Amino acid sequence: MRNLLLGTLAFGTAGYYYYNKEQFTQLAKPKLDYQAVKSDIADILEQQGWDGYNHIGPVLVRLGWHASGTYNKADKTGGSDGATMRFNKEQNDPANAGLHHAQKFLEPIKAKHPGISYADLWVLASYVAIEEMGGPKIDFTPGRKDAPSEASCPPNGRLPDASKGSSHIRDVFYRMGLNDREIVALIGGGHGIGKCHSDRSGYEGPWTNAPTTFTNLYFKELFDKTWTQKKWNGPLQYEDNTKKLMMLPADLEIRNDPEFKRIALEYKENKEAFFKDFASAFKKLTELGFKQF
Ligand code: HEM
Repeated sequence: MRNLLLGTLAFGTAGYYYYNKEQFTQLAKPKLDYQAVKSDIADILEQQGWDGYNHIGPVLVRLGWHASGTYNKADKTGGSDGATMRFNKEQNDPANAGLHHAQKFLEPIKAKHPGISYADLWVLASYVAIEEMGGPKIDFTPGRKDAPSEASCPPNGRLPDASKGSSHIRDVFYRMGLNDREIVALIGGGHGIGKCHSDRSGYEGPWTNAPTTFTNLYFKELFDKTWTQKKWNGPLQYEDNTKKLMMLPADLEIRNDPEFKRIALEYKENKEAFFKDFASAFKKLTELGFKQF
């Protein structure tokens, strides 16, 4: 009788658990407080000694972009889901030189909030960096998962080559499923902040005099300055008359290609349109390959 009673009790408890699994799981795994993660990211953006301007916002934006820009619409490989740049194969793609620094800066955030995937963390960090540097607020949709092994890495060589022209730029971005307007908004926003490093890409210098402020200054510099070939031992790049600012050959394509130019001139005159288009293009870019969609 006693055994029967115990058995009924155990069965009943298991049944109760089974039928209320959802609630139990929710109790066991509290919802991530994304607001807290965001504010912790904002707190680490200033890093003494980093890049001469003590701010890691630009390199975090580059991490979010390079994690996403490997997407291939045709076979749905690559993209931000998976955070495959954690693995040597993708980390060693020359295009990703220096991005291990960005990953490392985010480790304390991952340690404090272990429930967030690296894939979500990298994208969220790029959004926080953009917003904190004065750029548009981008709504974050979580749900990316981390790939278990290097086997999920996309092939290297999918990111754009700065020495090439507009047809290469279109090939790369069209492969992701992005259009001319999105290309111009993304490059203008991305290169309005940060700088090139000769020990990473081979190129050197910032595009604007405000590398930690998100603005449409890139377009103003591109059209209002005269860009001449820099005389040095490095790869072909261009400099302004102060010799302090730079443009990559790929940047000058935004001025030289008629369709890119038309869009870029619009963004030069209309900061609001640029911010709005950048925000939606960056959200789209960072959700490429996101299996939820
Ligand atoms: C044709 C397309 C593009 C090419 C060829 C290109 C190329 C480059 C190169 C060569 C660098 C220098 C890296 C270094 O030496 O540290 C760089 C930096 C950067 N790029 Fe791009 N890029 C492109 C598009 C984009 C896009 C779409 C974004 C983001 C929306 C972006 C964001 C950045 C940022 C933020 C940096 C500065 C990183 C730092 O300061 O550490 N780029 N890019």
